[in-house]
Amino acid sequence: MENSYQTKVVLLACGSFNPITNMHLRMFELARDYLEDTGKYRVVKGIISPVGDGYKKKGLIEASHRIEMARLATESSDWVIVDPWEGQQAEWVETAKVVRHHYEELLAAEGSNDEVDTVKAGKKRRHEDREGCTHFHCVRTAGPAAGTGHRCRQRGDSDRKWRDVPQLKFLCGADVLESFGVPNLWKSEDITEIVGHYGMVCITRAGNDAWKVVHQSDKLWRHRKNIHLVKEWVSNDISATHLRRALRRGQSVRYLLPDPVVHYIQEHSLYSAESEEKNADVILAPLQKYSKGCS
Ligand SMILES: Nc1ncnc2c1ncn2[C@@H]1O[C@H](COP(=O)(O)OP(=O)(O)OP(=O)(O)O)[C@@H](O)[C@H]1O
Ligand SMILES: NC(=O)c1ccc[n+]([C@@H]2O[C@H](COP(=O)(O)O)[C@@H](O)[C@H]2O)c1
Ligand SMILES: [Zn+2]
Repeated sequence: MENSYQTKVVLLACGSFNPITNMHLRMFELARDYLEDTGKYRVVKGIISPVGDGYKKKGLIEASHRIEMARLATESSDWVIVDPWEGQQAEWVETAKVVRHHYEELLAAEGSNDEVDTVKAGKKRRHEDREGCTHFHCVRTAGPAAGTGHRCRQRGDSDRKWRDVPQLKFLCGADVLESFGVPNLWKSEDITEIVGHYGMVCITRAGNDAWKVVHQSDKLWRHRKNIHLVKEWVSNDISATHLRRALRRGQSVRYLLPDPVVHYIQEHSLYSAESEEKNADVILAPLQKYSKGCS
């Protein structure tokens, strides 16, 4: 039931989706149920953003295939879409930048009309007439919007003009939360921006103790009110790694991912011993970038 005090939320999941699995889709359903059960939120859209080829993860097949599989997988959903923007970039894009990009899209949609409330809006993306927003500066100590007067829905600004812009929250599994602590993988200010400014919804995953991760990190603990930890009671450890292994061995992967995706994989003969060797001797883009000390 709609309630004017509820905050609209858009969920954004970034990852390899190599290939997309049923668990990736379940993450969205679990997160929506959790947020809506609080009575405070109404989840209006979910966005899947497959990472670009520049990420250089071992076994990562071409973004065009991963995007298409995600598109096929979301065809049956009336609220989750796939957005190809990140996957189409020539270079790897830091996740904080991807989140910013999508928030700007929400603001642009709000600037033109309120179509953001529908999945159609995501499919019919706007690239013109952007209403510039420097909201991400407000997590920094200096910058044009650091002072007062900057209006930003993410900060809960109740101004009428901003009331209808949904909040954007980063959706991930507990392994991604845990990866925040891996040296040279994430920039500290990016974590602050994602968690402190936007907020995240994190789904538990076998082998990862999300509560412990938050407890043991001073930064995450400080932002704990912005981190929604969702317990998956029917634990389901489907992983894309497991699927790729089964596919290499000619085993069935049916019912672990949507049928149209299974057909697409067969049709294009994706995932072989050879594809698993892609990027085998290349360093993951963020590690390459941050261990050089450049950011
Ligand atoms: N079984 C799962 N439970 C909870 N979260 C999951 C699960 N599988 C994937 N995720 C989450 O989905 C997002 C995208 O994950 P990713 O594409 O890396 O899938 P993956 O199954 O972990 O793949 P890989 O095995 O190649 O690492 C991440 O936030 C990840 O934590
Ligand atoms: N510093 C960063 O912004 C950073 C570091 C590592 C992974 N990531 C993102 O997290 C996701 C992780 O995906 P995988 O679990 O498939 O490796 C990807 O979308 C990747 O771009 C971001
Ligand atoms: Zn993963």
